[in-house]
Amino acid sequence: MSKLLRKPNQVEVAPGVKVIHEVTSENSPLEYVAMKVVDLALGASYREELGKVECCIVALTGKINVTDQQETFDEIGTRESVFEKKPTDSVYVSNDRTFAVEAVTEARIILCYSPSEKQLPTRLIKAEDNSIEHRGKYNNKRLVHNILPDSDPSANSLLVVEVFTESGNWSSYPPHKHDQDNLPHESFLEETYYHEMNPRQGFVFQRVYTDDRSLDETMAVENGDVVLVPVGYHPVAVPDGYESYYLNIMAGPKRIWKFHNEPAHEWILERK
Ligand SMILES: O=C(O)C[C@@H](O)[C@H](O)C(=O)CO
Repeated sequence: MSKLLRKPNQVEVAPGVKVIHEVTSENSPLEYVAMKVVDLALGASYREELGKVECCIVALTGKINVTDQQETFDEIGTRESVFEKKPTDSVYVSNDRTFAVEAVTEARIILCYSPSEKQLPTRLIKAEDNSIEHRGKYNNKRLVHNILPDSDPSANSLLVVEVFTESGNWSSYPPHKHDQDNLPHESFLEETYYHEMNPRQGFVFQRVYTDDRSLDETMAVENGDVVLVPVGYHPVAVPDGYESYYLNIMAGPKRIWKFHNEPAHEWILERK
């Protein structure tokens, strides 16, 4: 199996708390992005002291209470399935704080991390704060919920976005990359993809590759898998009959999403 593809686990770390994914700088090639996917049974709680990382807590499904021990946000989260295709609530918590999440219903949360030194205010990012975009045409159509885009100064490094790709369509396409710290042309951002499919037995293909093909991995990705994108282009292809959802976490030395399309395929964007 590719080193860039992670399958879900079920590691019970406390009663009713299961860690499904844990990507860290120790167990992955990533330095700027880390993440956890955590399942909480009704009434279960998860607590974490952050240290020198900032965290965006995404209420992926279910309802949760979140506190940073100063502010508390009750009953956040808007959906039972991501395929309701409505935005959800998230909470940004800065480095050197402690947060706790309590499940009001059974819930799945995604914890998005990046190294951070400068404290910023804790912030509830409400579902209605997400900007919504419909991108692409022909077989390149996708719906985007921007949770933490680079236009929102709430975080030091983190960028978080949700993308829905229709059946038989492609996204992160034409292939683009952001692996050179060469602004204004391109920014360096690592990225993770947390994938779900509807119906859940579906799969998608994701290719991660560089110009010189020293990295060139094409993965069959299933429901609940995570794909790591340390560098390179990273298009996603969705088979007929299945819808795709993914949550992207990006971070790098500068908090700007400036991507570079692979020139050979840029004509895709120019079609009338
Ligand atoms: O518009 C899309 O197809 C989504 C991608 O831009 C995705 O968020 C990504 O690749 C970010 O670099």
